[in-house]
Amino acid sequence: MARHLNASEPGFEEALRHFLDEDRGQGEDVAGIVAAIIKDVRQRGGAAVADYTAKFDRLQLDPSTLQSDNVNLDLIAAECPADLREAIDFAHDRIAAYHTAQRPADHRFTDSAGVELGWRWTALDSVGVYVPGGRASYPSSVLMNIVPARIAGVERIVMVAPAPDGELAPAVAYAALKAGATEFYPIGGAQAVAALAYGAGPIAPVDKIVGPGNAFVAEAKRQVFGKVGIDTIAGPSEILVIADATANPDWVAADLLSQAEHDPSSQSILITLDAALGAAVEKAVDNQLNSLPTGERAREAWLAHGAVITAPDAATAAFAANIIAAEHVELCIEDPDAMLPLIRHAGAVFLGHHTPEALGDYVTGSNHVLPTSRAARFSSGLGLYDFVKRMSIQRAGPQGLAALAPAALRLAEAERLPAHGRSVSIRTNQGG
Ligand SMILES: NC(=O)c1ccc[n+]([C@@H]2O[C@H](COP(=O)([O-])OP(=O)(O)OC[C@H]3O[C@@H](n4cnc5c(N)ncnc54)[C@H](O)[C@@H]3O)[C@@H](O)[C@H]2O)c1
Ligand SMILES: N[C@H](CO)Cc1c[nH]c[nH+]1
Ligand SMILES: [Zn+2]
Repeated sequence: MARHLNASEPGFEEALRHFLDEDRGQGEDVAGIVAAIIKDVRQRGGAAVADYTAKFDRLQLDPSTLQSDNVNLDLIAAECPADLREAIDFAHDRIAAYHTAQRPADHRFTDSAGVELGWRWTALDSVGVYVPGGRASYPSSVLMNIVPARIAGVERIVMVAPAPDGELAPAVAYAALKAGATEFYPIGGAQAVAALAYGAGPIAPVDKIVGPGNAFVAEAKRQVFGKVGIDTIAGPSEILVIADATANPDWVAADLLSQAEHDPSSQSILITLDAALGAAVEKAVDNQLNSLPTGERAREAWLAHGAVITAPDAATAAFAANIIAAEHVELCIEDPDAMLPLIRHAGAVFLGHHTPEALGDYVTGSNHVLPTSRAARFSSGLGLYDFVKRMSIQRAGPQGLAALAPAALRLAEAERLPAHGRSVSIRTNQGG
């Protein structure tokens, strides 16, 4: 049975934090395993990546090319059925439109001291995009990763995706070509992240690694951060549904299971404003699990990391939601717009009864690569912003230099950095 918590009871916040802190790594020393893989890839390069790919994905690769004759993107893409291509094209165009709207503008202005100021956005040179592929295949994640990178103007887009047993889904191959990957390697897990960060075999290191993955991938990105940039910790999927008596229990149950089916480590939480609804949703979850082809891992996730929280009112529900800081938050309530301002920490919010989270996974156009494990407290989902960075710009001119010099000289003196002061005074003859 999923965990039960009551927000009206004393000790609720502590119990909730305790639940959220529980290990979702299924008893493995994920950090230790990942550290060993990264170390080995740094030492042995392509040979180590090929060895781990043989071990975890049962695919033999040539260590010097990290390719296999059996995984040819063009040939595999040709097998993608026409109706699926159409769906991918549809999603591609909506994702492109959403992310084009995110393009930030350069800005220049002159302040009252006569100093010209501003900033300019420039694209990253190279990115590695991780497309998960262990338990399911994710053509949608190909689009979510690559489309914003391409729109931002990134020239080198290196896609990695595991191909277990040499199987790569035709839709993944088609989406990679459609979106514009410039390199592709059929590798996954921590070894792929290490190869992107440090280089291995034919792969030259990239500047930033983005994309979702399981606990090993998320931990590997965390460990290589600093050598390269990363987007966020986008690990096993999560959903939080806040529902009131106007919600349909079958719909809510379906939404909870839509994320539980990703991974036994996934997290599904219901905050209900109506106790009867909570009971009905739990019953519906049990019924739906019996007929779900992915029911085994969804059940494992629901039993280990599922919770039903009863809350007395919207403010208390929002208080709990902001502690949970879930990847996805659905507001299945009568007036979601009234509650939206109270939700401060979430990767993505879905408003009303007719916006199942799965629409955002595929086709609303917003990005589905989103922070998990409470990272929504301090980071956002993937966007065009991840593929650009901001440079500040300033020009003083004689008038601006004269206006700023006295304070700059005084600060240089206080910091005991006389060369700093001289670089100013040499232009103004103001001493220092
Ligand atoms: N947060 C997001 O934005 C988002 C989006 C899409 C998917 N996801 C998540 O992505 C994940 C996909 O997971 P997946 O497993 O299907 O594919 P994956 O590609 O993330 O992981 C597969 C790889 O994991 C590695 N691995 C598996 N078991 C291992 C072990 N015991 N030791 C070392 N390495 C091991 C292997 O190298 C394998 O290639 C799911 O958790 C899903 O919820 C998250
Ligand atoms: N829900 C996932 C993000 O947690 C994204 C996804 C892709 N395909 C289906 N779902
Ligand atoms: Zn999903």
